[in-house]
Amino acid sequence: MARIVFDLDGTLIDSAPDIRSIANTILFESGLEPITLEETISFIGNGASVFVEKMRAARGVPEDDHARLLQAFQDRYDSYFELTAPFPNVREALAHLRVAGHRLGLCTNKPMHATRAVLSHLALSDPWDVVYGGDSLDRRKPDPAPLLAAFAEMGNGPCLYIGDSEVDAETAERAEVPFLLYTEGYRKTPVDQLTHRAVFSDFAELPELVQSQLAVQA
Ligand SMILES: O=C(O)COP(=O)(O)O
Ligand SMILES: [Mg+2]
Repeated sequence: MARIVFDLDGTLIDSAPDIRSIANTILFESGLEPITLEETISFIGNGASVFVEKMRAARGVPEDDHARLLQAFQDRYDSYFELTAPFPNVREALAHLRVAGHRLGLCTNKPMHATRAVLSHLALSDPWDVVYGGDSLDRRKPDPAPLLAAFAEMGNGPCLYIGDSEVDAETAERAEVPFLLYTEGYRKTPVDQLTHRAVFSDFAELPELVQSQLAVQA
């Protein structure tokens, strides 16, 4: 049995439309132009504070306003889910891996309160042995600390990390664990420029891919 840890935004769930709504609500309140979905996606990956920093920079908001805007963002982060959904076949793949006896974990840069809220809203709270958010430790991805802590809590067995972004590829590399790259998320860099063990574009492929990876590692 393996320990399999997943990233959340852009990997298991397509949350960018709701994150964009939060951003645009805040920008509107400040009399500023909205951001596009493409901009939103390019700002996601390093947690809430970096998202707000990039959003500010895109609309010329001074640094002095950072704390206020971050607070406004955080205040809404656990109640905007209407546009968020799991990527196709995610539920089935998680259920399949669980039934096969693997232990499953989450390691996201999304703050814990927002992570718990969206998992609960999507009825995805159950499969996890362990959940690490962007504020669970004082370091977050691409620092390997939260990923390593998640694996450590999950006991023994081969490890796999599954994510969608540059941040995830770097985290896996620094943690020295095999990385499976989901290609339909929020990545900006071409696949061949990211360190990975394998790629997949549909969660329906994942259970078999996990089996073949574990056979290679055995
Ligand atoms: O909160 C973010 O910026 C990204 O979250 P993720 O680590 O689940 O992709
Ligand atoms: Mg991600």
